Amino acid sequence: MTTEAGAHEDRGAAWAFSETYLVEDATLLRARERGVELGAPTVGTATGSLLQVVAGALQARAVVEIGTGSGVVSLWLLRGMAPDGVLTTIDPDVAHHRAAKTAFAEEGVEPHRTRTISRPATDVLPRLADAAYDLVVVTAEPHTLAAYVDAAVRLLRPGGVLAMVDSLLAGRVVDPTWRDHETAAVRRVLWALREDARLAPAMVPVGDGVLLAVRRHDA
Ligand SMILES: C[S@@+](CC[C@H](N)C(=O)[O-])C[C@H]1O[C@@H](n2cnc3c(N)ncnc32)[C@H](O)[C@@H]1O
Repeated sequence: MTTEAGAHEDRGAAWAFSETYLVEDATLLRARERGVELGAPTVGTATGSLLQVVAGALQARAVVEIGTGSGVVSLWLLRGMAPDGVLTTIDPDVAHHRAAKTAFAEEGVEPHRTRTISRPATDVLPRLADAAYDLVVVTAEPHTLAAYVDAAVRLLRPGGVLAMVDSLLAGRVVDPTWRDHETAAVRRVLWALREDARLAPAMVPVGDGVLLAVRRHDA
């Protein structure tokens, strides 16, 4: 697409720029390093800062995160949420929760603002209240997305937002030659979300793809 006389739009470079536009501070960097040591990959600043903006725009006070890891996404969410907001973050791996709690302490997050539940999300989500949450963020392994979407939509108040990171699998989803189980599973979720009358989705091409979907007021 030519935007000016002779100018040529390079979307790849724009995508790359979005990952360098913001630099992680020491707390985020240390949380990322712990995540690498634990084998819990995390998101870049483009995805993290987008989630912070969404949490801030919602003035989110009640947020659920599926897949705590070392707490990098948790930190971005807490920074965007209302000062008295509570993050409920779910991960069956207690070592990940130990690392995330270290990050929360370094950030100076007051203990009552985080609730870590060390169980599989499928055990926890049914126990959470309907329409009680402003934001549900899915960062667990992409092939498990389908298991969480219906539960996540039930948790959202009208106007609340579902956010799924890794929803383009770094481009695999849009490449038809990729037919593995995980890629096919993510594609199915994306198509289902697009047809879900309860949601108004948007695909944001930052990081490995972030799908945002707002819970409609009229459905
Ligand atoms: C990609 S990592 C999360 C990264 C983290 N949100 C971050 O960006 O800092 C995926 C996480 O999902 C967790 N996980 C795996 N199975 C899960 C399940 N059934 N319910 C919740 N979390 C799960 C893993 O233990 C891992 O910490």
